[in-house]
Amino acid sequence: MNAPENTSAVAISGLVKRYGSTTAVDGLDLEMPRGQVLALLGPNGAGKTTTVEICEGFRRADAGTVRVLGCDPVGQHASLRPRVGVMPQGGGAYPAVRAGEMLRLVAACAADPLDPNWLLEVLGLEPALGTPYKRLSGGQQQRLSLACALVGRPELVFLDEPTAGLDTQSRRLVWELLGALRRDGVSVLLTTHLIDEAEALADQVVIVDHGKVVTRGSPAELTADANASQQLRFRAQAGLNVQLLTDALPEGCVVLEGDPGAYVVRGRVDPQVVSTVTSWCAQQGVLAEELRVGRRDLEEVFLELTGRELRS
Ligand SMILES: Nc1ncnc2c1ncn2[C@@H]1O[C@H](COP(=O)(O)OP(=O)(O)OP(=O)(O)O)[C@@H](O)[C@H]1O
Repeated sequence: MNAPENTSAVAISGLVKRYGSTTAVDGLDLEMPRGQVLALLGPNGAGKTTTVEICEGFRRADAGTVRVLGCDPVGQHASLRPRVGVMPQGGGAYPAVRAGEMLRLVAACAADPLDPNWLLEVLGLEPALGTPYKRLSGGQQQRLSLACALVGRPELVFLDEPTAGLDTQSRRLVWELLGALRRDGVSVLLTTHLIDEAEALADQVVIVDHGKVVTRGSPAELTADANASQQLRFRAQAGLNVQLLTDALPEGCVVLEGDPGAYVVRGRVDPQVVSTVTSWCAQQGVLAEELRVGRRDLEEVFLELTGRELRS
């Protein structure tokens, strides 16, 4: 029996999953309204895939409740299957099946499928129609897997790192397709450790680390900062004395060196701050390059909250 239409696309409460002594998901709560794109953003090992696999009904939770379109993903798996599209990490298919055949096969199982030819065209897979799965490039396999997840016209799609390993052009194709899905009201839960992907696609970003939600909000909400809505970034020789530079700046400004030679000034950045930074660097005989004043990005939000880099 289907749950009422007004239920959330995904509702997770107190989710816990352990693998032996490893707690992969540690009391995670999440609410995803229908028609939204939600990105689970976190570094490797944060618990994203485990969370998604539990939502897909492929794994059982140790504790907590999960509802997908109002249904229990394990107990009501059969009724959810036609309503939910799944793109697992790494994909997979019978090695000899041809790309076009595979998509048509999956489409034939759906009551009201999308046109497979349209999907193949949109995802740039037409040249690979007759190619056996095992001979497709990694990027083609990835896009075919996405096409298979979408061809049944699902209400909700789970995409585990949908653009991992794709080149820039293919990534753009996937982003455009996901944008079209959103406009059509399809709910999308995706995992990623790519900041720009979360920023470009998601209505709501949930940052996870060590199996817990660290923070959540729209990309704009997460990157807004009541005290300092702007930051100054610049590059210069590595190892500058950031404490000395901080001392030269107005109170409330602090200078950090992230990657060697990549500096960020946090605080209220005004023209005086920019001028002080460049002249202080000049006094050290150092050229400050690539100066950029802008909002902080999600990577910095993550770094602030966890002390860790997102990319690993
Ligand atoms: N089948 C398994 N058996 C044992 N440990 C596992 C298993 N699957 C995941 N883990 C561990 O659980 C933790 C969370 O893994 P998970 O794959 O859910 O994270 P993730 O955020 O999806 O990472 P990635 O971005 O690398 O896919 C990690 O420490 C991982 O090593």
